[in-house]
Amino acid sequence: MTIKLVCIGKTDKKELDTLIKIYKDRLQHYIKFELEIIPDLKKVKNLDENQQKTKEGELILSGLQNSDFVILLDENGKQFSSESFSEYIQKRMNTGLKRLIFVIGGPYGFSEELYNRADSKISLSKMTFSHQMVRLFFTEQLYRAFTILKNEPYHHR
Ligand SMILES: C[S@@+](CC[C@H](N)C(=O)[O-])C[C@H]1O[C@@H](n2cnc3c(N)ncnc32)[C@H](O)[C@@H]1O
Repeated sequence: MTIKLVCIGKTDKKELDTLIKIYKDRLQHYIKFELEIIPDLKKVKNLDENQQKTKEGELILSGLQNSDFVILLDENGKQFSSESFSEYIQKRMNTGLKRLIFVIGGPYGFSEELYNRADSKISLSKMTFSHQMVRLFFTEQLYRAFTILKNEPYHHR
C-alpha cells in the first residue's frame, strides 16, 4: 500500500519543511509514503472563499483514482488516540488497498465535492491548526503509528 498526503501550497517556513522531511524519511522504513504539494492557485485575490475551495477541490479530485480510500483531515472528523490510529492504519492495510490518501485542505477548508468524494474524516484536535502545521503534526503521528505497530520504543503510553 502507498500512503499519500495531499496538501495545498508550499510551506513558507524552511524550518517546517526540515521537520516534515525528518518524519517523511523515517516513514520510508515502514511504508511507501508520498507527499504531494498542489501549487497555490494563481490570482487567488480575485476569488471568493467558495471559488477558492472549489478550484482547490478540482485539483485534488483530478489526482484521485476510483479505488483510492480518501480521508480528509478535518477538525470535525473522528478523533483517535495514537494507539487507535495505528490500529486504524493496520485495518486499512489489511483490506489490500492500493492507495490510502489523506488530504489537508487549504486556508478555508474543503469544497462540497471533496466532502462528497471522501470516505472518511479524521481530526487531530478540536482546535484549528494552520494547514502548514497540520502537515508536520500528521506526518509525525503517522510515523508514531508505524512505530506502535512495530513495537518500537518511540511511543510511550
Ligand atoms: C486553516 S484550516 C481550515 C479551517 C476551516 N475553517 C475549515 O472549515 O476547515 C486548513 C486545513 O488544515 C487542516 N486542519 C486544521 N486543523 C485541523 C485539525 N484540528 N484536525 C485535522 N485537520 C485540521 C484541515 O485539513 C483544514 O482544511
